[in-house]
Amino acid sequence: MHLNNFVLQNNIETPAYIYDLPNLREILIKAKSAADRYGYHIHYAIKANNNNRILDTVQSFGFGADCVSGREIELAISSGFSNDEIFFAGVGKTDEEIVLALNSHILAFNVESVHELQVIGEWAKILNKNARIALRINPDVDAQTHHYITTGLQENKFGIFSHEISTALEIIRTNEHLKFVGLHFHVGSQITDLTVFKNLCLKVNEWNRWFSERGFIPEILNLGGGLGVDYNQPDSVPGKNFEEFFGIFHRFLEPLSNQKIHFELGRSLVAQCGSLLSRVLYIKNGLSKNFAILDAGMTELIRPALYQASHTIQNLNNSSGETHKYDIVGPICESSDCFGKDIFLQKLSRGNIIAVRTAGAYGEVMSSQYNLRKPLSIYFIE
Ligand SMILES: Cc1ncc(COP(=O)(O)O)c(C=O)c1O
Ligand SMILES: N[C@@H](CCCC[NH3+])C(=O)O
Repeated sequence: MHLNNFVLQNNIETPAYIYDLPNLREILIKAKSAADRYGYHIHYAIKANNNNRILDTVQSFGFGADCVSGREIELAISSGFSNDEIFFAGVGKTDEEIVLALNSHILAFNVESVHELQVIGEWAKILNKNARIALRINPDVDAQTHHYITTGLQENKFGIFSHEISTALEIIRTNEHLKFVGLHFHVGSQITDLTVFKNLCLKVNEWNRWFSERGFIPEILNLGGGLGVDYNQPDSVPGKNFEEFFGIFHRFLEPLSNQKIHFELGRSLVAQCGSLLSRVLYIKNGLSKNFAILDAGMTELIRPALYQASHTIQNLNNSSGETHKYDIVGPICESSDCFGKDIFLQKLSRGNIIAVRTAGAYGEVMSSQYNLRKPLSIYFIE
């Protein structure tokens, strides 16, 4: 059922997130068939959206999981993701989380520093377990995205820097509980210039050879996520980018024989299926502009305030006739609480339902209680 029909036929409580599950399944089918063509493995980055129904749906496609906390590992396992298909990433894994991951027999730790490697090694020894290690390399590749979501440059906190890699290998050599299984890379999120992934491949090829020549054969190459979505085309054919994305890796990556290639996709799988729904509370006419004040704000969707992200905004009650220019703002006491400036929409009235589209990734999960906001309502189009 179309978003407009669903919203107009149901008594929606706002603010709310609505997830279009047929749209999600359509995207997952596209992603899976594009990855299957080359034998690539997709791990869903749970941080993008950990809603139960989303997890159930993604899991039913046989994807693995990419987790960044102990609680994400527990949630992944209880949602049916296989423990040996879980990557555990993050620069700040706590001791408790390391113990949980060791006891859960996950696919691999994506290790981000020499210090972290030492601590994982100590715990593996204490518990008499094998810790499967994928070293996350900071490849110094510019993702050409917002600087807050760039992760693969030397100035970023992520991954092991090249000058520390020999030390990491020495630690692995001298601790029999550390099993080197592969390499991990993730250079950033919302990447729309696909040549970034070609540049990544060239770096990965160098590192792949470098490790192999030293007797550390990576059985796993984990190339992270980062594939961007088009925030201006909420109704576009979903998932058309996957063919192109995986095609680039197929073209430029030079894997060794029997190497398994993994990806950690978040946004590209779930962004398009979600929308934030909100009601217009007030129209305020200023001297130079008109404000539409909504009952949802940065506490429900922080992306515009945090990254100056622009999402398509629609008036679901009135989609014909003359348009007017509005600044679409929320109720929070922050000037950055604005979904869009100078947005043209059909005349807005109190009570109109506004959809902020392509909000399925990093939307609900990043919502907060700031200003003691009431919990969000959640709806599903089945
Ligand atoms: C290590 C890692 N893997 C995967 C992802 C998922 O990225 P995206 O949602 O851009 O696909 C992220 C987030 O950027 C990440 O930090
Ligand atoms: N939360 C960010 C992306 C960061 C992804 C996590 N590494 C966004 O909304 O775009």
